[in-house]
Amino acid sequence: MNKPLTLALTKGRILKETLPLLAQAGIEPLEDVAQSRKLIFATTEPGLQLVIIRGTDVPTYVRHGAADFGVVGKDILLEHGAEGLYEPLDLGIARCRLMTAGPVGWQPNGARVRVATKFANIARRYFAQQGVHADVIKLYGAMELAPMMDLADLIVDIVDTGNTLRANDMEPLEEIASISSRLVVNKASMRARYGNIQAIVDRLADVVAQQS
Ligand SMILES: Nc1ncnc2c1ncn2[C@@H]1O[C@H](COP(=O)(O)OP(=O)(O)OP(=O)(O)O)[C@@H](O)[C@H]1O
Ligand SMILES: O=P(O)(O)OC[C@H]1O[C@H](OP(=O)(O)OP(=O)(O)O)[C@H](O)[C@@H]1O
Repeated sequence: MNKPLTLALTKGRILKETLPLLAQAGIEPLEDVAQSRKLIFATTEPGLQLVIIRGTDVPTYVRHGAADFGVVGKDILLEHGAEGLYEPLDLGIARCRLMTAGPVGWQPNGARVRVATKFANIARRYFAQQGVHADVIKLYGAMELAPMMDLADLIVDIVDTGNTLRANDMEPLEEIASISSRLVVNKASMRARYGNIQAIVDRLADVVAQQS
């Protein structure tokens, strides 16, 4: 029997929006993923299994072929690179914007700017393109705290409603990228199992098209 096709899903907020899309495409896990500590789930689709992992790990699993395809935020692809991956479908879920933000009324003061972010590569590229000397400080969460504690002048972070920024006396400044979740496919898997993978991509594309 063929090795099962493996679809790697980003846990958390993306998973909550991915499961209904998959269900509409006729693909459902055989048990309640929210109630389980398991990491691998068989599905109603013969020969297709899901693995549920952190977003930052999805491109790694798919790039190495440990998963054939995956669902991940565009922010993660921009930050960690998308080499070895096809990106055939924008799923249109977990929409948000990647932005610079600063304390309300912030003005540049001098040639350099200190930027706190978990998107260090994106931030370095962005400020370099703008011709701004940025000292990028890598954080792993709660970026809004950094200007308040004078660790940084600005942040680069995800903005959706803007509530997190407002709650911390900050405002969005410039948009770096528009973000949504993408289907990514291992290039070798796409060649070796084209029929199986493309059939699922097509079903998901139909569901996405119905939603827009
Ligand atoms: N406020 C938001 N609104 C919409 N989409 C978002 C928002 N925040 C993050 N996202 C998207 O969802 C993805 C996962 O975000 P989530 O907050 O669930 O995980 P995280 O806490 O950033 O990641 P981890 O748990 O791996 O550290 C992000 O990569 C981004 O694409
Ligand atoms: O503009 P808003 O609607 O407030 O959304 C933006 C917030 O959402 C994300 O955090 P999340 O809620 O995922 O928490 P996290 O810090 O655990 O990533 C992001 O890091 C922002 O802090």
